[in-house]
Amino acid sequence: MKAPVVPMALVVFVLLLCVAPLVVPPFYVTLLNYIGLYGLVALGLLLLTGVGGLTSFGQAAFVGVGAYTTAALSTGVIALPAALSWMQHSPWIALLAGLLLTLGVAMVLGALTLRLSGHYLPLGTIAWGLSLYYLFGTFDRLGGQTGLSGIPPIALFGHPLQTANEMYYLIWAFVLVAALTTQNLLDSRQGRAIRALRGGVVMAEAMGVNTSRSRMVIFVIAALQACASGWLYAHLQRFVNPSPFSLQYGIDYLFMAVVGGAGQVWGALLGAGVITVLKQWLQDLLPGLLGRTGNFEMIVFGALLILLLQRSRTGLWGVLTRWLPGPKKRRPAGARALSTAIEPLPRRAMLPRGQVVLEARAVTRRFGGLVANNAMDLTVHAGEILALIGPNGAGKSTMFNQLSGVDTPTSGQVLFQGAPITGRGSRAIARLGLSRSFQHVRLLPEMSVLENVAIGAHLRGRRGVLASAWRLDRAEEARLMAEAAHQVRRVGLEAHMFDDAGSLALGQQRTLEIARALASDPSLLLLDEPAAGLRLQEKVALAELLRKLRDEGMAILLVEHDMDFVMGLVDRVVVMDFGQKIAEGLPDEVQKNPAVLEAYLGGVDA
Ligand SMILES: Nc1ncnc2c1ncn2[C@@H]1O[C@H](COP(=O)(O)OP(=O)(O)OP(=O)(O)O)[C@@H](O)[C@H]1O
Repeated sequence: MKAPVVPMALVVFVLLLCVAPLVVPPFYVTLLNYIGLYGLVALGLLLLTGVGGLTSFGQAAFVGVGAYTTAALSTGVIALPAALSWMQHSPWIALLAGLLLTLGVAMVLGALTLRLSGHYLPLGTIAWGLSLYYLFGTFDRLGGQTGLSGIPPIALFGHPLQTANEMYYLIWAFVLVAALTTQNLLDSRQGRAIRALRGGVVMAEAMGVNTSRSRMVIFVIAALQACASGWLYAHLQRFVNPSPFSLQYGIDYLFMAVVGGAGQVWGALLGAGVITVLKQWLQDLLPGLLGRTGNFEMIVFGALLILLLQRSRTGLWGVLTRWLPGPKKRRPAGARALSTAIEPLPRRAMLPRGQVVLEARAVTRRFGGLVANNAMDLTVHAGEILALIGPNGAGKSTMFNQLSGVDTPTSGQVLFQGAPITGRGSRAIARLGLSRSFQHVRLLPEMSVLENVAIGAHLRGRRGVLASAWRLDRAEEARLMAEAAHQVRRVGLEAHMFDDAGSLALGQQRTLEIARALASDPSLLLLDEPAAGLRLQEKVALAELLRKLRDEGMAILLVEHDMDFVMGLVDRVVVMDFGQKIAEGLPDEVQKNPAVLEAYLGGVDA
C-alpha cells in the first residue's frame, strides 16, 4: 500500500508550531495556548455545525464538564470510595472519567435534542448549555461561583507540566490529533454519511445512511473534544470557576467555527486564531483610541463579524484559499488509488429474468381528504423497464415514495422479492436492493461528483468511525472510490469526476443521481424523471445505459413525462390519473388507449 501523502503546508505548519515557543515572548505562548484550547472546541463544531448542519450554542458546557471533572477528582474535593482511591489525584484518570461522563451526558442530551429540527435545535442547545452552566456554580463542593483552585499540573513521563511553555506542546498535540482525525473522518465513508446530512434526511436514508446515528456520532465527537479542551484548560489555569463555560463562550466557539470556514478543518483553527487574537488586540487598542474603558471590543468585534459573514459565506479559509496558489479543492484520499488496480466490491447476484422484484397491492395513500394513490396495483420484473406515466399531479411521485419507504401507505401492501416491506423505512429497503433517484435532485453541491456517487455505495462498506478517523479503512475506501468512479464513467460523467456536483447542468445532475443509485448495486432502480433537462444526445446515452442494465437483469421502474423517451425504451407502461391506474400494457397499446388519451388531453385542456 502507498504511504499517505503529507501535504507540504502541514509539515511547515507543524514545524512552525514546534519552534514557536522557543522564539516568541511568553505572552504569545499563552495566546497560542488559548488558540489551541478554543481550536479544539471549534474543530468539534466544524463537524457538528459546519459539516453536519446542526447548530449548537452549548459547547462551552461540555468544556465545563471536562474542566470540573478533573478539578473535582484531582483536587480530591469529591472523594472516591477507598477501593477507587488510586484514581484520585491523577489528571490522566480524571481525563478518562471526564470523557466517559461527557459521553453519557452527550448521549442523553443528544437523544433529547437532536430530534428537534429548524430553530428548535439551537434553542435546545441553549437550554441545556444554560442548565449545565448554572449547575457548575450551584454545588458548594465545586466551589460555587468562586470555583476550585489548587488543581495539580499534568505529569508527562513523571515530569509535571508547570508552565505555559510546557503545556503548549501537550495542547497542540491534542489539537493536531483532533484536526488530523477529523480530516480523515471527513475523507471516508463515515464522513460522507455525515456530510449527507446536509442533503436532507430523505436522500441520506434512501442511500442507506442511518441519519440518527450520524447526528449522534458528530454530537458526541464534538462534546468529547470540548471536554478534552476543558481538561487542558483546568490544568493550564490550575483553577476553574463557571464563567468560561457560559453561553457567551458557546456563542464565541460557534463564531470561530463559522468565521474560520464552515466545513473546513483548518478553517476552524484559523477561526479560533483570528477571533482570539482580534479580541485581544481590540481590547488593548480601543480604550487607548477612545480614551475610556469599556467593552468596546465586543461592539467592534460584532460589527466585523457581520461584515465578514456578509462578504464571505465560506469564511476566512475560503478567502485565504482563493488567494493562495495551488489546487483549490482537495481530492478525496481514496481517489488517489483510482489509477491502481483494485479488487472490485462484491456484486449482488441478479435475479432470474422475469421474476417479480417489486409488487404493490392495493396501495392507497391519503393526504387528509385527497387520495393521492388509490388502490394501486403494480408489478416490476427482473430484466424489465416499466414506466409509470400520467398527467401532472396524477400521484406518480407519491407512489414512488410508498414503494421506496420514504412514505407509508394508508392501506395496501408492498412486497420486495416476495417479502412485505410496507412501512419498513427507506434505509432498510435500500439494504434489500432498491435504489432511487429523486424528482427534485438531492445532491451535495459542494462535494465532488465522485464523492456524491460514493454516498450511494454506503451500504457496501463496513468500517466504522474510529477506523475511519485513524485511516484503518483505506483498503475499503479505495474499493468504494473505485466503484464510484466506475459508475461515474458508466453514466458518461468522467470528465466531471472531480468537479463540484453543484457546477453541473441540471440534466447532468440527474445523471449523477443515477450513478449514485447504481453505486449501491441495486436489483431494482426507481428513477423519477431521469430524462428531464437532458439534451438529445444525453437522452440517447441514458436510454442505452438503461437498456444495458435491463439486459443485465436489473428491474427498472421510471416516472417520466418525455413520451418519446419512454415509448422507445420501456417494456410496459402503467398509466395513472387522479391517483388511480387507468391503463397498463405495451407502449403501443397504451398510446392508443382512449382513457389514456382522454387523461392527457384533459390534462392539456386544464
Ligand atoms: N405530502 C403531501 N401532502 C399533501 N398532498 C400531497 C403530498 N404529496 C403529494 N400530495 C398531493 O398528491 C397529489 C399527487 O402528487 P404527486 O407529486 O404524487 O403527483 P405526480 O404524478 O408525481 O405529479 P408530477 O408529475 O407533477 O410530479 C397532488 O395533488 C399533490 O398535491
